[in-house]
Amino acid sequence: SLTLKHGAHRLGKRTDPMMERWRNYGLGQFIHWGLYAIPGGHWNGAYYGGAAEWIRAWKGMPNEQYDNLYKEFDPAEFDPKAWAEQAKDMGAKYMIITTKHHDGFCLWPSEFTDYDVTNTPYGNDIIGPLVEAYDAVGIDVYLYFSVMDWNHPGYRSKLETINDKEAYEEFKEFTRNQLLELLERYPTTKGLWFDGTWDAAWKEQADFADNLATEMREMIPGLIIGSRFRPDDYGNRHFDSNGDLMGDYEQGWERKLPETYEETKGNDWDCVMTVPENQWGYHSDWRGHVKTSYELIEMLVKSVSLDGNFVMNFGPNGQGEIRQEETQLAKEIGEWMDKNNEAIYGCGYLDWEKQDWGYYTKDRQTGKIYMIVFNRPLNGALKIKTPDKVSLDKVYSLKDSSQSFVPEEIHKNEFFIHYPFSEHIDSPIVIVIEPSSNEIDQNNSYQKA
Ligand SMILES: Cc1ccc([C@@H]2N[C@@H](C)[C@@H](O)[C@H]2O)cc1
Repeated sequence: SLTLKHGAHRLGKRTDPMMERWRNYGLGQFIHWGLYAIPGGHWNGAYYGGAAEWIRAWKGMPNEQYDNLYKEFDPAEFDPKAWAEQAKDMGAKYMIITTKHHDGFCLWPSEFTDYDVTNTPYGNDIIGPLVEAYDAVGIDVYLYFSVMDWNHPGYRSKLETINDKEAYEEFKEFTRNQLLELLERYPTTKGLWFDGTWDAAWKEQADFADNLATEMREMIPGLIIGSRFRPDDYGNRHFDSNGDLMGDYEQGWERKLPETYEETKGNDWDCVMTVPENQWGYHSDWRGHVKTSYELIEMLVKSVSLDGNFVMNFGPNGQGEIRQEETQLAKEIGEWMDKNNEAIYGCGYLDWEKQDWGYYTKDRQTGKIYMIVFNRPLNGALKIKTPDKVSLDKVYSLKDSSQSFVPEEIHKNEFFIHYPFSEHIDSPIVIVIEPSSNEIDQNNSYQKA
């Protein structure tokens, strides 16, 4: 393997308490909010078909007009407590908020630029009240930060001339200043979610980024930073030139999910997911497929079943309101989570063979196994294949533990659980398999033998 100065600094998962807490979250909330919420995907009566937070890149909206939107930013309905309550009721355990998206507009009062909330009619810090409100309800806050910054004169996508290099040095200092400023202003931040780090210019900054990551972790010990922040000696991100994960978890799953455990390479990871096909910021006219709560719950369960977390995106509008569609989804997901979160929080991958009816999760603490059934078989027979020496003598319905099941053995290590799908059930059901004591003895005896 290559000797790298700025490759992965750790092999395997982080095992400290802050990372343990992270991997047990299950469900998170992404919030994309900024000036792009004001046009909301339209300008001069024209519809913008791209992602609403990228409207500045659209020729239908001149940059100068976009860059003056800050003069209209005055979200009278912004209510961080209401947002936090809603996220709590949905069952989110962490929240990721855009402090600065690609447009460079800062939702906090930054010492290092005038392009921030203090120079808008609204005038106040947005990030601080959000951090406070979410901390107050026990939801951990992570700060999204885009390195790419279309507003800063020193930003470059690539470094070709001496001028580029000089300008970029200023940009790097500005970036470092803003990141340290964020950690200083919001010390309860549990981690940073970086975006906009694909540029060639940034990929040359292995040394700078590595030192900056070290500096940020010195400011907040245990700070969680994903695989999208720094490039290695050869400009590779996510995985270094030896194929080892950089950062504390894999951040590649944006609007997509792994199909198998192998695809996760056994790393920690989270999936960040839009409700429409591809809208992060507020778009007033969602076209195409909008995911239902059933689909989002299945993505959540699938993520947890493969040792990941699932982060659902919200895009508040220009007035600071959470749109009705997202409110409805939060309510429906929350209703399912109220009854079933035992199969989500603190749960992860179980190495039993995946079955068509849905997903297994396993509680990392108790060893309890959950069968989360999305695709009920017409004959009601849920097939289970177990490893050797596993007994299924305590199987019951999560919603009513008095409803127990005696699996029918149809083969060695192969069973049917006959579930009475007679009553109309419109949401995924969860069956619990408790590890029996003799199983533990068996394991021990197995080891003794
Ligand atoms: C090609 C591309 C660039 C940036 C993105 C940003 N990452 C997401 C998390 C959003 O912030 C989106 O604007 C998406 C696609």
